[in-house]
Amino acid sequence: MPKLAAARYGKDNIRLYKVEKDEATKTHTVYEMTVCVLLEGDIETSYTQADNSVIVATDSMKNTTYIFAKQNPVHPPEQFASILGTHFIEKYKHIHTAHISVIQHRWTRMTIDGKPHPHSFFRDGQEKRVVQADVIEGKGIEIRSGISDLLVLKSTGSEFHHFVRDEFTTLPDVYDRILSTSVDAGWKWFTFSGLDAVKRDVALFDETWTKAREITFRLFALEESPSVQNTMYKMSEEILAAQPRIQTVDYSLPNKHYFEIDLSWHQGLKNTGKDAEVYAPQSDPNGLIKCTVTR
Ligand SMILES: O=c1[nH]c(=O)c2[nH]c(=O)[nH]c2[nH]1
Repeated sequence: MPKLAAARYGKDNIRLYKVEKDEATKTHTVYEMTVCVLLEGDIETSYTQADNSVIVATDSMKNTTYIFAKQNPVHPPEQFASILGTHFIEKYKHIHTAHISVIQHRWTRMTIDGKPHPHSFFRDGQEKRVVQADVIEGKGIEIRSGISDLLVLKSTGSEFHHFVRDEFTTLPDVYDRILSTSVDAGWKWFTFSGLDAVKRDVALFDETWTKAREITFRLFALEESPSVQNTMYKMSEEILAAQPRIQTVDYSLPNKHYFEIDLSWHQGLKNTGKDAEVYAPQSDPNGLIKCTVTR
């Protein structure tokens, strides 16, 4: 006899933009985000018996997201996700968990003639600020904040040697290589008891995002990296030390390879080892190194 083992449903890719207008200074601040709402609860009969009476339409979830964005601050995204998720479990008695994901896209203020422009912005990269908030009835709010798609490269200061060498190995030991990755990093907060607890700590979210980003940049740049594994572990350690309210830090880093090109076949041109200048960036395959570091 088949049985529904797990179920959640909702609206994905809810795109929204909000402008905050400071009338005194005539300065606008803009936010663009992509929201996903997924609900869980006593919804089994909608799957097993075509009982739509337990379904809050995904269209209504989209409407609710727009209305809540109008009536509440959308920044920081941790708070907005918590406000929205709490609404769903409080409004609908048969809904017990709301999973809210927010992806915040970058709009960075332009500088014109040396001055920040009041209403013009540009997209300075594909990096996103991400939040997953799970609002769970009787438990609280679990939040993972993070950074994704932050593309970085260093042209030296990275090594990789003394790894397993056997009959499957062709990679030579390398003492100076290019290191490039697209940073996907996250930090999980100790569970918040509810929306009031999230609101009390609201200042921590921007502060910790800034610190985590700064630590990622600083260690990436300054470390003589012996491996992606060790560098990401050190980043995680520093983020844990910087913010006591975090229980775990995770990184997922693709190793985007840049291959040397031997051009010696052309008039003895030297382009390998210490003479390497022109490389071939590889789109695939790539290494993929992940870790979660806890206290
Ligand atoms: O930093 C690295 N870690 C690895 O596990 C690995 N494997 C590999 O081929 N190159 C690298 N680089």
